[in-house]
Amino acid sequence: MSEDKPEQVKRLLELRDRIDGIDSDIARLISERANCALEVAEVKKHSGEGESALYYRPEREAQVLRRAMERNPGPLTNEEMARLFREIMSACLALEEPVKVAYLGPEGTFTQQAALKHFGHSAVSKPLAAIDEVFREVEAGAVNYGVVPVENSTEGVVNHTLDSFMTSNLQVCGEVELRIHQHLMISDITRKDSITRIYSHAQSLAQCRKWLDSYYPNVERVAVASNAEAAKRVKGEWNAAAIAGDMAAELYGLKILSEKIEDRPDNSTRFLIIGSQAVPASGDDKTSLMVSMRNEPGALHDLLAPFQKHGIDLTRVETRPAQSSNWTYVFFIDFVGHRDSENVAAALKEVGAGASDIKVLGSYPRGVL
Ligand SMILES: C=C(O[C@@H]1C=C(C(=O)O)C=C[C@H]1O)C(=O)O
Repeated sequence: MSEDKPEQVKRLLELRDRIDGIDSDIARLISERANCALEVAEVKKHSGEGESALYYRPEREAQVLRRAMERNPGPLTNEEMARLFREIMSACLALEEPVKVAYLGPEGTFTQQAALKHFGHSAVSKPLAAIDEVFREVEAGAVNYGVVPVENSTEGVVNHTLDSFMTSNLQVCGEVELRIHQHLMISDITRKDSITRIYSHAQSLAQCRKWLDSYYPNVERVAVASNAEAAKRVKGEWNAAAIAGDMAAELYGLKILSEKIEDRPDNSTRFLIIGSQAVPASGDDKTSLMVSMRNEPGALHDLLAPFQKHGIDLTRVETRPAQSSNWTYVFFIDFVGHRDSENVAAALKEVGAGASDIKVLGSYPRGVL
């Protein structure tokens, strides 16, 4: 029951009138923006590319989001402001043509959350069962892009993703980072004092290792294919719980027993957007590179020296065994800068001269959201 005094009632009505007026301005402006996007589509269609025209432009989207943050007058946070613009752009792009995205499923995984964060909710998304299936689906042209996890701040690199690049010609078109919160969840039929088994993906179990050691030291930890799969299993077992994220809890109607149980509060995962398009510079970009070096003294030094010489910031260096022969290695290197910029091009040329094989996996906008 409202107990507002007459002057409060009056003030409330005034404010709500103002909000109604602002909303109709926003609606008109969003429609105007959507019409502009439709015209952009026409221009793209007649640009010579015809039906294969690329409507989605990662570098342009990154610039729009960065600008939304830079000019944000508050009181909304920059992230909230960018998120709103993310959805407006997603809806505008869907008028041109909805972007089709495959992700490492099933529904309810963190990868799905990353896909929605990156492309917005108007994208058409398709869950696939394994990382190499996501690569294949994009290669076959059945979808425009794929989303796969590549590294976690607690558990390190996702080997399947790096290894897939060894046999694929796909490009990295973008990156997205997601804060990962893990929750312990149960179903209606779970007897919470009789839990003998906890299901989750191996990465998630590892991210909650200390918490599990303290609170469920004698409970069996069962690694399954995904967190969503873990959530699904708990629905039919009275003595089991699952560790998964919000989306899985919601999707499978589970109850969260303990929230945010990850050992490190800054636990986050980085995902890559893979596609077949080379992305132009956005003004703040990263490049991913795959290099094989001859197995000889000083190889690693020769590989890294050009980056230092040209003042390029490395953000990650990973080593994986080459698939071609035993005891030879492939390096995965991420650095700040776009392949088209002078210092990056010069460094790549020098690295290439000393390498037995070099492949630029892509230059792409640094993750904004
Ligand atoms: C409108 C365009 O196309 C798409 C939609 C965008 C938007 O709504 O701002 C931005 C980039 C593209 O993904 C464009 O290229 O400018």
